[in-house]
Amino acid sequence: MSVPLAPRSRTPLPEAPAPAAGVWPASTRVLPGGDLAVGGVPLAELADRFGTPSYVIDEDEVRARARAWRAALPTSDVAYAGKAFLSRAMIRWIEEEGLHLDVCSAGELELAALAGFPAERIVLHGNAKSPDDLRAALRLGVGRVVIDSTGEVARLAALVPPGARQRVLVRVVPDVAAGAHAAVRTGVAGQKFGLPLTGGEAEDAVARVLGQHRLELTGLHCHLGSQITGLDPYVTAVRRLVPFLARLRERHGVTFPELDLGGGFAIPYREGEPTVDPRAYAERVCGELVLQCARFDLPVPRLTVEPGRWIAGPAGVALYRVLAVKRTGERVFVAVDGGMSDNPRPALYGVRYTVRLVGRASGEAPRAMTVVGRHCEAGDVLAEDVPLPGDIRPGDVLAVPASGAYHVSMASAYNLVGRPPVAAVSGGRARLLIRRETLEDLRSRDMGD
Ligand SMILES: Cc1ncc(COP(=O)(O)O)c(C=O)c1O
Ligand SMILES: N[C@@H](CCCC[NH3+])C(=O)O
Repeated sequence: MSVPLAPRSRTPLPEAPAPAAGVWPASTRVLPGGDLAVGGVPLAELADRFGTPSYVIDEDEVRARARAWRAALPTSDVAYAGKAFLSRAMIRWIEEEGLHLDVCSAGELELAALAGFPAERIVLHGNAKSPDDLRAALRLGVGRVVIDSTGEVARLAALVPPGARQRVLVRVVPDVAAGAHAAVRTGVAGQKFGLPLTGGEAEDAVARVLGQHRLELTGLHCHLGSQITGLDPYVTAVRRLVPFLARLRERHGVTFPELDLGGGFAIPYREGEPTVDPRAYAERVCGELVLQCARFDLPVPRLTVEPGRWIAGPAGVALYRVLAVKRTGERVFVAVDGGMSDNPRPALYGVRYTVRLVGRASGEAPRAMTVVGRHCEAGDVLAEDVPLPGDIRPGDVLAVPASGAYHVSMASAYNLVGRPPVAAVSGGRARLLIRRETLEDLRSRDMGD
């Protein structure tokens, strides 16, 4: 059942609330008439031009966020985790801002090569790298391959051409539980990534790498998890990793020039939610690293961090058009033209988002509504109990901020809806980075027999 249109309000419209800082790109402005502009471009105009659902990414926000990490850690390497969002333009921005790049497949790696990203600044991850992944890494000359299992050591070494040496890190598990959801906690035992510090697996892998003359071990890697809201887990990891480095020196006579502590830095999806400040990270985590190295009389390794979400997330806004409004009992469902195919995160991790009507002002008081997608699952919910104006109606455009990470990169073709386009905005102009996946794209994969 559709909700009848609300009568037009005759009283002056109340001023639209300011978009919450940190949740929306810093360039976001409220326009007269109720729309929002991001990067100087009205969102409703973008919805008309590129269609819906679509994703908007603020180039200047991405660049500013990349610079924030670089400025906080001037003597470290900052590797953007491409799994959060990757396109050739994004790779170029990251390259121009002086970052490194973390990839986890031949696909991500080939895109980076196509965009001209220097291979030396690339680190390849993966708990199950295919022969194609490893061959692509060696062919393109990636800077580091992160060993994730003991068996991988000989497998990689066997592919390195005679006379060459591949630099590698060994991924270890410091047994630190951190991250917003069990599915993204990778710093603990009992999950698939890395090699536990306790129990001998990590040391065994280190010994195997040291025994391979075609591999050069430059250090350790660990990644605790994702959407980590505080710094304590990183400090604890350092307190466990440095004694392990001291043990490796004692038993194998080696010290390493590098240490990669991964990413995982939280962003706010709703007003008031916590984030991680790169300067605070530099002070506390780098401070702890210096302290622990001094304690064990070890040289301080060059640090790498791998922020993904923190750089891309707050730069992105998803745009949807309302297709139907339905009241059932006490609940109002607002159904839009996207859903779990472009944003599986609420279904996977129970994430709660901010939603805002754009393109027009409304004088109606807000009420709690549930924004749902168009897919064939009752769990296809984008945002539960979000305040939206009572006169919300089909044709309205809804904007969802903090959508720049792990939406487009995790999008699927469920129900053959087609993945949405991505447009970049900057300085009042918009351009298409990734076009919409068309029905023809989808149909052409079906061989017909
Ligand atoms: C090895 C590695 N590094 C970096 C990241 C980036 O994480 P985030 O986007 O939470 O910063 C991930 C994903 O969690 C990862 O697996
Ligand atoms: N995909 C997750 C994060 C996992 C990070 C990848 N290692 C998310 O959307 O929050």
